[in-house]
Amino acid sequence: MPNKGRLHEPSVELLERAGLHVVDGADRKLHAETVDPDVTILFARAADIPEYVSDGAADVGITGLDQVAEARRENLVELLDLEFGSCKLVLAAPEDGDIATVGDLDGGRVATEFPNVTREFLDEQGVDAEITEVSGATELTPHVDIADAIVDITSTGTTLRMNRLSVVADVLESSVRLFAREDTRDHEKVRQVETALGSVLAADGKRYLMMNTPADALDEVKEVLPGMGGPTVMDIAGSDDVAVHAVVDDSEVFETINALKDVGASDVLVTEIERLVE
Ligand SMILES: Nc1ncnc2c1ncn2[C@@H]1O[C@H](COP(=O)(O)OP(=O)(O)OP(=O)(O)O)[C@@H](O)[C@H]1O
Ligand SMILES: O=P(O)(O)OC[C@H]1O[C@H](OP(=O)(O)OP(=O)(O)O)[C@H](O)[C@@H]1O
Ligand SMILES: [Mg+2]
Repeated sequence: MPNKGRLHEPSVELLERAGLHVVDGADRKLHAETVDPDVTILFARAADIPEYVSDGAADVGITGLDQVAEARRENLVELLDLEFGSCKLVLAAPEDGDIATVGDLDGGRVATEFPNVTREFLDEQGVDAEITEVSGATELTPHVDIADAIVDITSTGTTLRMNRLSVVADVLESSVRLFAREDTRDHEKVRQVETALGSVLAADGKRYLMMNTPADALDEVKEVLPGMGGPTVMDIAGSDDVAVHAVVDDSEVFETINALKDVGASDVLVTEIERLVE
């Protein structure tokens, strides 16, 4: 997983939430054990991670799809979209310049940290342009006569705007992915890591509802509860009421509680769900 930069913290946090705790991690340590003796973490540059997995130095990897696409390793397979680090690779050019469409770049020069993705995009578009590889601050290059346009990452759009560049075309939508090699994707341990990380994603935006309800109102309560299979119903010792538990989308909690109260439910508790293993 990424050793620094914007992807490091959220990657570590996801692993922690998934219960795969790092046990001997420390700042600047590039190798760590986890609570599972069979799972060791290697911390590497986001751009190097696809190669580490492809070449067998690691069995699964966590990094941006943009990096996986740039690495062009055919033995890599995506297991999960981890839904953070969302950004876009775009072709951008000076706001007040001559390049308004991809075709306008024919015969011109593009600077990028992503030469392979850029080459593939230009080929698909039937555009012949010279690609100059840079390793950062790409947004400067059209203003110092190194390039006519760039292919670079944007998320908020601030960097493009501050450097008077505007988007000419979208090249690739990216977010962080969990990926493996063709020959490791079915290993039991890889599956377990996939299940653990997937369970955190599955719980995102879900709430656990617990309530009491008179037994004769149970059918109406069940009708009100949306989503995921039937609710769990339990007897309450010494009472005619039953306890009902259900998983509900966060966006539906407000309406659902109002409807539950209307049909006779009481003592409704709403809690967060840490993980949901389906
Ligand atoms: N502005 C952004 N918004 C969202 N995701 C981004 C952004 N910039 C980069 N990313 C994602 O993070 C990945 C890593 O970016 P990068 O390698 O530039 O690391 P960094 O966070 O800039 O740290 P450093 O370059 O210092 O290692 C990119 O490949 C991309 O997937
Ligand atoms: O659309 P925005 O929100 O402005 O983000 C886009 C910027 O973010 C990244 O740079 P980063 O901050 O990672 O710096 P770097 O060049 O050192 O990698 C990317 O290379 C863009 O320059
Ligand atoms: Mg960066």
